[in-house]
Amino acid sequence: MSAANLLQVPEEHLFGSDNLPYGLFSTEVESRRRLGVRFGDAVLDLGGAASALGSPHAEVLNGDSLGPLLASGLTVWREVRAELRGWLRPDAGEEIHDRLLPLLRPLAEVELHLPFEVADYVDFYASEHHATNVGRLFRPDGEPLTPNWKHLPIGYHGRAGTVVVSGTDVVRPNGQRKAPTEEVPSFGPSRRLDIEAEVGFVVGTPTRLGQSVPQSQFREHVFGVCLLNDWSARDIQGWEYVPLGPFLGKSFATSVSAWVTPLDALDAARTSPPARTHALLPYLDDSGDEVEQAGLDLRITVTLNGDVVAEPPFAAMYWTAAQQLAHMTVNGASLRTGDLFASGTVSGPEKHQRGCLLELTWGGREPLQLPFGQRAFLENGDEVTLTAWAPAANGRRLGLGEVTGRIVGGA
Ligand SMILES: O=C(O)/C=C/C(=O)CC(=O)CC(=O)O
Ligand SMILES: [Ca+2]
Ligand SMILES: [Mg+2]
Repeated sequence: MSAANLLQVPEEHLFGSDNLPYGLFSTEVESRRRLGVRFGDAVLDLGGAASALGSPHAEVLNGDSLGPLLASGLTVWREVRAELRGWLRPDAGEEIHDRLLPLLRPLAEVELHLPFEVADYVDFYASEHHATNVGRLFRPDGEPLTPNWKHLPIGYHGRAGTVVVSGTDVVRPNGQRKAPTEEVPSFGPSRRLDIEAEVGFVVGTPTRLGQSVPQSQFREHVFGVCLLNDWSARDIQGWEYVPLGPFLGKSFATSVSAWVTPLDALDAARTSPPARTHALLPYLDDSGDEVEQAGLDLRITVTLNGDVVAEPPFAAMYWTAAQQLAHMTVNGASLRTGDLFASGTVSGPEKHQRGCLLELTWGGREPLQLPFGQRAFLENGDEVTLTAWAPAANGRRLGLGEVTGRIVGGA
């Protein structure tokens, strides 16, 4: 494809000018990592474009991480996005487009990297359907939902250092496994390796210790979203998680998409979360105007070795990201630029809307019959990809960057 064509992106393209997610790229000939914006099937060198076109934000955009842009706050996020949209408009003018053309790289020619340094990583448990199914599977003798579930967004602190970018191989973890029917644990590679289809939220603006972030200030602090796969070893998890929650069963790898979609691209996807069945404490109450439509209509597709195995609807999530951020900071815990918090497994009410194999195969008892064979949990060589789209202006759609990973055998 000629360079000139890279700027001609049809309006219906999933990565058109309504979208413009940010990433970090290098090429074979230019190994320095640079910020890029995905436009159609190409990446625009953002720092290069900002310098060439005299952007006041060139300094923030010329580094080797998304960090400085994340830290610069909502006003700058919006100014940069507005500049970009102006430059990429078909009628922006020949002079601007002539300067952009040499700064576009076809996607096929770039290597994508983790776009920001992950500060802290928190994972929630916000799908009522997922929590109910997992409760039934893990605690068949109890109530599926714990008594606190409808009163606070349950979460745990994960391991920031093992968050990896899409495309990174995932090594099957070793650990202690003990099925309920076994007397004692054994050690070895996980036999129940699973996925969790989730959406991650990337924090930009930090806070001080002692400060909390009300739901109404969500947009000031959260820059954007990525797709996230919270790989989970169910046998390790099932044995270790009482009483402190997930530990080694989930800390070996968490994959995120290489593209971070700014929240401003998702305005047309905003939607109301499900009706609340329990009164909420004021800091979590989302019945007021200020925080309405804090849900997001993102339609996720999960493929295993190229075959669709699930279509989880993010709009069905009970707790919103604004409630999660309010809860995470209500005790005064501070935020850092680069904090990542994930929604929890996205599952809808229907069977094919379940966001993990544990639920899809009902604890492994009902394996999926797929064209390449049957699967209860993941085998070495299996590749899982999450994609998603969201409604955009004028009935169009925009895409979230995919997150993919392949399982390889451990040591
Ligand atoms: O013990 C349980 O009920 C299950 C806990 C999890 O699987 C934690 C988790 O990652 C939650 C999620 O992704 O929704
Ligand atoms: Ca999870
Ligand atoms: Mg994980």
